[in-house]
Amino acid sequence: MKVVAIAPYNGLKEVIQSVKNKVNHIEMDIEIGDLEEGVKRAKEAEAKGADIIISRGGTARLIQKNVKIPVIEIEVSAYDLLRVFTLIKDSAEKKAIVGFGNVIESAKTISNLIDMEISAYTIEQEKDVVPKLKELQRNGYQIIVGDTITVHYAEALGLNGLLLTSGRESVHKALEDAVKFEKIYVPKKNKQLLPKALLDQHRKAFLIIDRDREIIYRNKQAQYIKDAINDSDLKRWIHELTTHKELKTLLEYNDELLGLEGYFLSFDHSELICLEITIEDKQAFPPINGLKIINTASDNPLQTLNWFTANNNIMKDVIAKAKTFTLKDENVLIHGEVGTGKERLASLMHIGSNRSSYPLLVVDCEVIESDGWNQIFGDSGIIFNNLSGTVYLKKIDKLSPDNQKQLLAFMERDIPKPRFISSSTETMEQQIETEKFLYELYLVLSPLKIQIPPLREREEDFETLTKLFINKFNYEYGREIAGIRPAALELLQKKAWFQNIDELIQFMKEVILIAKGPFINVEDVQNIEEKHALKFPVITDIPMDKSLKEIELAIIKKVFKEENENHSQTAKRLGINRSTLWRKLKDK
Ligand SMILES: Nc1ncnc2c1ncn2[C@@H]1O[C@H](COP(=O)(O)OP(=O)(O)OP(=O)(O)O)[C@@H](O)[C@H]1O
Repeated sequence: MKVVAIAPYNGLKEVIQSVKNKVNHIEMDIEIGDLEEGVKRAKEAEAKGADIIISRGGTARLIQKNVKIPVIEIEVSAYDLLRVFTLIKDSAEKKAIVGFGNVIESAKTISNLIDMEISAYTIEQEKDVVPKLKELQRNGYQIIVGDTITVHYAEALGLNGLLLTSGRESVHKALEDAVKFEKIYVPKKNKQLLPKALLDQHRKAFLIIDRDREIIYRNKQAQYIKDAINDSDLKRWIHELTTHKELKTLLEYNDELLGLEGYFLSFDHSELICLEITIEDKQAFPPINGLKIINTASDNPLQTLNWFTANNNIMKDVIAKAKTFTLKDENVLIHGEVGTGKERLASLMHIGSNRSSYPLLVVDCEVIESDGWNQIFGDSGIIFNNLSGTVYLKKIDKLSPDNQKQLLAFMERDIPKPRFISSSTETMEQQIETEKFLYELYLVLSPLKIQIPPLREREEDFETLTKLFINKFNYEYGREIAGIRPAALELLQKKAWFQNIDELIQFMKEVILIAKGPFINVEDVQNIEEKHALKFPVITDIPMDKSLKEIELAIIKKVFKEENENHSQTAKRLGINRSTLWRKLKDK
């Protein structure tokens, strides 16, 4: 235990020093400081970890108001009174003692016993000292006995102040009180500090929030991530908890994903919210190739209305269908060529659903590797933090057989699940027929189906889409294109667009960057078409009616010839290594 004594006057320091060694088990520092100075010393001592302060009179009372640790007062003993009374007993001047509480009672008893005339006055508060002294002065009193404050004012008024000093007995008693106190107080204090130490050293971050979104407690770990939590997130989470009594979601921080769980706590007749954030697991959630987490939650209600418009009838039906599916909870399979807008549709369906306050996990089944897959769907994978959200399985037709089995096993578990929206570019029925895709998995993933038409079949939508992209690139590149000439639009409508909207976006970007006038005209479009034709030359002398192996060989031979039969250059251009090239040429 660390005891610090604050002596309001030097003499007391000396007494404490000499008594200290007589009291066993006490370790103590002694400082000098009267009133405000004493408070300053006490606060410093508290900050350095003192357990108990010992002081005296007005200084002790002032310290107790300013520190949270206990203050033991060196009381005025009968001996102290006797000593000072003995000193003034024979003086002819009118004497009074002014003090707090039972000092005055003891003073009366002792003055009676020694037959000394002294008036005794109790005061309740310090502000009463000066009026009382003035009154005594008016009544002819000249000697005033009291503590530091009283004596200080008495002297200021021109009276004789006599300080009630504390002798060895009083100091001894105070030190013994401190030792007794230690036995009760320190273990209790440590017990109280234990939960705090535990929470501060916990690897999880804890935040306690009241209903007004005021954070009333955060442990040490939570300090590190305080920037990751904003008021609108808090608002959303509290709303979630209030409606569903449960909250499990993901929090993005410094490109890491942290699992977040929320629950209610009852405390002192009110309900508080505890947010528990699993920081130590961030190693378990390193960036995963093929996984994208989109936090779609937003306070902006317009976001949910951002459905795109279409003039093409098939596309109109697609959008109408998607809108109805949005409100359902069954899984959806979207089929369409590359770049037709499947992901965009999936994210709109998520945003419009009542799962929108949770993230949309986008898993690219073509890119994801088995490690990454396990981190998402494994035993304590990321998926378990997003059971209330949506998972978009991009290119589900490209999912490896092993991962298909694992996904099916997950789907068959009797647990709450996120909503799955999947997309495919291949016809799934064909994939099942050729045993490339599990039929059972297909069934669970596709109770609802959407088929997006390719762009070339959406002639009516070109005008809107091109205008949309003109606007986008004007904004991005500071151009001032006002529109597209009908003949140029017609040219666009005739192209095959194998990469669909993705390709149109790229094309429009290039046209907008080269267009000279305010309107995109035919020459602008042709310019870009020619540029593309040069980049991707059409190989004319390829035997398209032959087998794939023969077509491949024809291409290899053509490139080989163009590269003057240089093996290295040919292999580099074809993106294969030299031994493969050599083998393929040898096999001919
Ligand atoms: N109606 C639309 N209006 C504007 N942009 C669109 C529209 N539909 C799709 N896009 C844009 O076209 C691009 C391709 O869309 P998206 O990525 O959704 O296609 P996808 O079919 O999922 O592609 P993939 O086959 O590669 O998975 C994106 O940049 C998307 O924002």
